[in-house]
Amino acid sequence: MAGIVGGWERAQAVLAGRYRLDELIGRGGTGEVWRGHDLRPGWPVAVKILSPQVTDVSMRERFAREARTAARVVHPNVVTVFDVGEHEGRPFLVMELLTGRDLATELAEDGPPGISAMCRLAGQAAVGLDAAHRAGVVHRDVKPANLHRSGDGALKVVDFGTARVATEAATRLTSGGDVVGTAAYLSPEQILGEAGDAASDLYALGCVCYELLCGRPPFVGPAADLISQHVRSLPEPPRRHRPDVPVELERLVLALLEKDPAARPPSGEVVRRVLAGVARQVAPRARDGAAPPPPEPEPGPPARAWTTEAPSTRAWTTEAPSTRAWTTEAPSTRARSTEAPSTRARSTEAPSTRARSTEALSTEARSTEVRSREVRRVDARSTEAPSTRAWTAEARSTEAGAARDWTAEARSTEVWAAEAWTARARTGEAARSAESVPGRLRGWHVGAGLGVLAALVAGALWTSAPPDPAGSAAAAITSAAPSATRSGPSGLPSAPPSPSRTASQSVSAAPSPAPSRTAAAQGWRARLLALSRAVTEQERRGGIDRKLARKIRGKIAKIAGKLQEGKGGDARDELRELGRDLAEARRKGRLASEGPLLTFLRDSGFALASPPRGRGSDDD
Ligand SMILES: Nc1ncnc2c1ncn2[C@@H]1O[C@H](COP(=O)(O)OP(=O)(O)OP(=O)(O)O)[C@@H](O)[C@H]1O
Repeated sequence: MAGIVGGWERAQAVLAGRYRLDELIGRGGTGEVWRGHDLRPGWPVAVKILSPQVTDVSMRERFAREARTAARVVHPNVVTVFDVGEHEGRPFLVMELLTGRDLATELAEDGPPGISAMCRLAGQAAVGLDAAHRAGVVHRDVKPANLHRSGDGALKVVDFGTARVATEAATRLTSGGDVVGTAAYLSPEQILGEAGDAASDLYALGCVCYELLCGRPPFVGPAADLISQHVRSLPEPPRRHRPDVPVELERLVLALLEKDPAARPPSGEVVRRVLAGVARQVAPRARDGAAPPPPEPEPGPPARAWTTEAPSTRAWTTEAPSTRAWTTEAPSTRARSTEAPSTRARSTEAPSTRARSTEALSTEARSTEVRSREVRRVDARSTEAPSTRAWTAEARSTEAGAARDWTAEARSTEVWAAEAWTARARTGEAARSAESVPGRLRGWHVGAGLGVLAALVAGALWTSAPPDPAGSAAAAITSAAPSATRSGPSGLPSAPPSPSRTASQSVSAAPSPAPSRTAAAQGWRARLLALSRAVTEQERRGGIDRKLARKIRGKIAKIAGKLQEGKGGDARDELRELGRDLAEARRKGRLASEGPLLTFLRDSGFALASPPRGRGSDDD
């Protein structure tokens, strides 16, 4: 077509006789985004077109998939795709033009927003993601750069280039071997090789929330460190970086950052509602273009509907082990949030809540003209964004209205939770049946992904494994699978441990049949993850020393890291050590003799044995 020369560098090109390319906005991994003009209705659009340099067929497919995937989600907080097409062999997609900044730019230029604005932004991202999840789409690359403001300030989720549709997982997860995502926002389960589901997006959202509050993501450092931290380290509570973060908000963020996907909030909609609840308590800061804030509400237990009235939500808040973990580690927080009876009374009993609401309302009534302008601005935005409108209405609601909302919320939370669980179960199924993980790892370049390396390493281990001690330990883990992922007919590869085994074999298992490399890759990922989940479950129920749980997670991360680096020998050593640690812990009573972890180990073929005399652990 005339006007399009060489590398699409020349402006004023027209695609499909309709879309004029006016100005290059930016370049991504596969495409260029242009500010353009749809000549037919005569309005501005954004056009994303495959870069001319990209000739790789899989990249072309990925590009086309982005268009299809994004088009499935229609929501005010998700960028709208208008059209897709192909021009001179290059696929393109036409979408709404977002003239605001993305959150990465906003953070870099303005620093962290006020609490109220943060809740508003994160709430919009949450509800946009929720819409995607309901449409069966998992974004898998949620980060500030992919949360973009439109001209009227509404936040939109963009860039579905690495998204996947849950029902397509089984057929699509066969081509690559890399981990998808950006290292600073990658969920532990993705790092351990799962394809990622709605809960993984919520983890990434938690990282974004943290960054919006603290000016930095929960974990920082080189990519390899980040990976390890996501799997094994607890994030520092945001209030340590920023004391004005309300306790409820901190709880939410830490719940989103739970290592165990099941312990995270059940859906983006639940997240939005909690954020709305927090925002109701916090008047917008002067920086947000509003009146100065009223006194910060005293820290207390989470809002009533979130904890007391919504059983399914309560499950991931009050019972989430790692949230409890750091609460225990921060005595001042604990004292104020869970132990102070007056605080508890204040937030669970109607009169004090009423008092606080009245205070908030009268503060609102006293607010300046600036505040009114802000409200009008929000109103204007909300015309186009029903969810924002709902949020704004909620923020203005009276006490009676709020109570009604809470009740409705409690009811619907259960429904959402159930849906989320069903969806998760479905996508988990798909992920399990997949052979490897597709895509690429941005910001963390590895030659081959976890799947490929794990397959090679596991393959090597199996061929050179038992009866050598290291091989036994490796076999122990590789044969260790939860019932859901077992592939054998009985699902129980266990056999009694050989009495002649040595100290390094304190955890032992029957030799596994030699599986294919693909099965091996699946086995490693699934089993490490399953082990990690069993530890979490054990922690939740008690019966495991917290330090030990952390140590096991650290080992799992190390093993995953070694596999990632292709260091099979080191991975075996780590496995052997892990076996010793578990046996020692059992002997010393740091691990209960009954419970999910022991059951998992037993069911999957582990047999714990005491180390022989004269050989102790580091702890002795
Ligand atoms: N609808 C849109 N309106 C305005 N700008 C957009 C729109 N979509 C994307 N952009 C901007 O265009 C640039 C390139 O976006 P793109 O999504 O291709 O890149 P990326 O996220 O950096 O890379 P990748 O495609 O590898 O994920 C970014 O600066 C992005 O903010």
